[in-house]
Amino acid sequence: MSRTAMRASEKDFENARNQLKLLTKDPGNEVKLKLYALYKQATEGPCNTPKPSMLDFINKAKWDAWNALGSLPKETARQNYVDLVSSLSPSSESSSQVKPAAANEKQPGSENIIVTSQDGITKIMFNRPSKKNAITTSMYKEIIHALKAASTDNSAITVFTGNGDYYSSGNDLTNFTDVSPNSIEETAKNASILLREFVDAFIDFPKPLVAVINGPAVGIVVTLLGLFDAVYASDKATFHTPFSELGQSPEGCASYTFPKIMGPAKAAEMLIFGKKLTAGEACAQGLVTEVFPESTFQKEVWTRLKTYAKLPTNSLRISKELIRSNEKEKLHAVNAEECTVLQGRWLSEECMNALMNFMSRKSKL
Ligand SMILES: CCCCCC/C=C/C(=O)SCCNC(=O)CCNC(=O)[C@H](O)C(C)(C)COP(=O)(O)OP(=O)(O)OC[C@H]1O[C@@H](n2cnc3c(N)ncnc32)[C@H](O)[C@@H]1OP(=O)(O)O
Repeated sequence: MSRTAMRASEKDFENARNQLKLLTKDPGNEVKLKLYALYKQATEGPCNTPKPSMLDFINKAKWDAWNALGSLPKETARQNYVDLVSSLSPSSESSSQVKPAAANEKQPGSENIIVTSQDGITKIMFNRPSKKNAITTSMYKEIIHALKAASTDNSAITVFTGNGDYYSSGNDLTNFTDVSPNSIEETAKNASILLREFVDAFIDFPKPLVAVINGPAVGIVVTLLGLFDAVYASDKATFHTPFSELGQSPEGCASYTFPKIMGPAKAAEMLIFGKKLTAGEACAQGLVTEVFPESTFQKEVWTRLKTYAKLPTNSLRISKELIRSNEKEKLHAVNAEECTVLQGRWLSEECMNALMNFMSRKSKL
């Protein structure tokens, strides 16, 4: 590189730093990590500080990102930094910006959960396809709110489904990583309280609850299925509960419902060993009501649900009540116990290692 080009690059670097301050949209943690790493590499060279402790999530993620740049020359890091900032500038921001809601468009929340009501059906849709519909803390709260509203609206049945290729990849693993070391215990406690309230909302839901599983399902969205009244799956759906791999333990009352549904041996394969089931296997084990070919899935399922939603609503409720009411007390007790156990798991080294593995996979630059 010529001296002129290098000088120009230094100036660009300075401009890029200023441009970054003008960004109107948060570029997200992953990009911020890349920017951090490139800045450090450009100004200080290869990573030269001791590795932070495993519990120091944020500094550890920053260190990992910087360290991953190895011996990348300062000039290249500077150029990469300039290129990255320029890709985030307002002109390239516009295409991904969410349109502001019109004044009369009632759309509270993040739009990561979309609730609609039509033909006697309230549909609650996971709408975060770029993250495989992973569930953030605010999405848990929105779902609790949506279930409370659906329990008293005019619809006959309530349906969960996902937008995009996944039903949902379960808990957003970054829910636990943006935490400072001295608030880990409090975060785990709050998450446990939120989880308990979330699962309680499913246990107590008074109308038929249906899952339309449009693609792979992971973690909590699988365990909850034991609390649903019908589960329809596309033949491209899979069912995966990798709790041991994550240093965690089952929730959603699955430690009770799964052995009842499929027997203890099959439940253990899923919940302890993390065996992923195909839709056909999940149907054979009683977790799924029926599997449809992907090509006709949406049409067949929604036609059927519209027919079911025309049935007398009180009768639907009363029949559900008869089927489920004997179990409610037990389910609440199981939920409480699972949340207590999970709270402890989230503080364990096994769980922290698993979260760090996920984060470092993400921050490979
Ligand atoms: C109040 C707290 C309650 C807690 C309740 C306890 C709940 C427990 C669970 O649900 S355990 C299950 C947790 N989920 C996972 O372990 C899945 C993690 N994700 C993956 O393994 C993979 O992403 C995948 C198999 C789902 C999809 O793989 P692939 O097709 O290769 O896509 P990407 O990995 O590139 O994913 C695209 C994009 O989405 C991000 N993402 C996907 N899933 C999650 C997730 N669960 N949490 C956070 N982010 C997720 C992924 O990182 C990519 O993001 P990027 O484009 O890199 O920014």
